[in-house]
Amino acid sequence: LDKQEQKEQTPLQEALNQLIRQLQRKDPSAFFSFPVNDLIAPGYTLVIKRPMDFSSMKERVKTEWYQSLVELKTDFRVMCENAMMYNKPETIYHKAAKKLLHSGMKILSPERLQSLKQSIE
Ligand SMILES: COc1ccc(C(=O)NC2CCC2)cc1-c1cc(C(C)=O)n2cccnc12
Repeated sequence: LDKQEQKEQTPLQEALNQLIRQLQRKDPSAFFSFPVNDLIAPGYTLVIKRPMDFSSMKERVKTEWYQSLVELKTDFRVMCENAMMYNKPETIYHKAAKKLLHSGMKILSPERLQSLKQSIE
């Protein structure tokens, strides 16, 4: 789309994309960049009822699915918890998810979201 047709980002969309960028920096192996599929993780779609990944979060920002900052936090937590459920504790994916959840909860802390919210209003 040329500049004219590109839709302007709302302040909420900008804030959400900024948060996703900060969160993705904590996933250097890009294990969470795209949906997990049954080829790389056998039986995944049978076990995990609510798949989530960063590309799906970005799609939700673009389509204005998210109506608030805290909804991103819910999806982020689901994404990490999925990985900690499907993958056994000794795997690189379980460990990466645990670490990502911990650092992500700081980025998405109530104080951080509150101050971001005020800057949007
Ligand atoms: C988008 O998902 C992925 C993308 C790339 C990789 C990957 O680079 N794996 C290589 C590191 C050892 C093989 C792994 C994954 C991956 C994420 C996950 C998650 C998040 O559960 N996963 C689980 C079992 C097997 N592979 C994965």
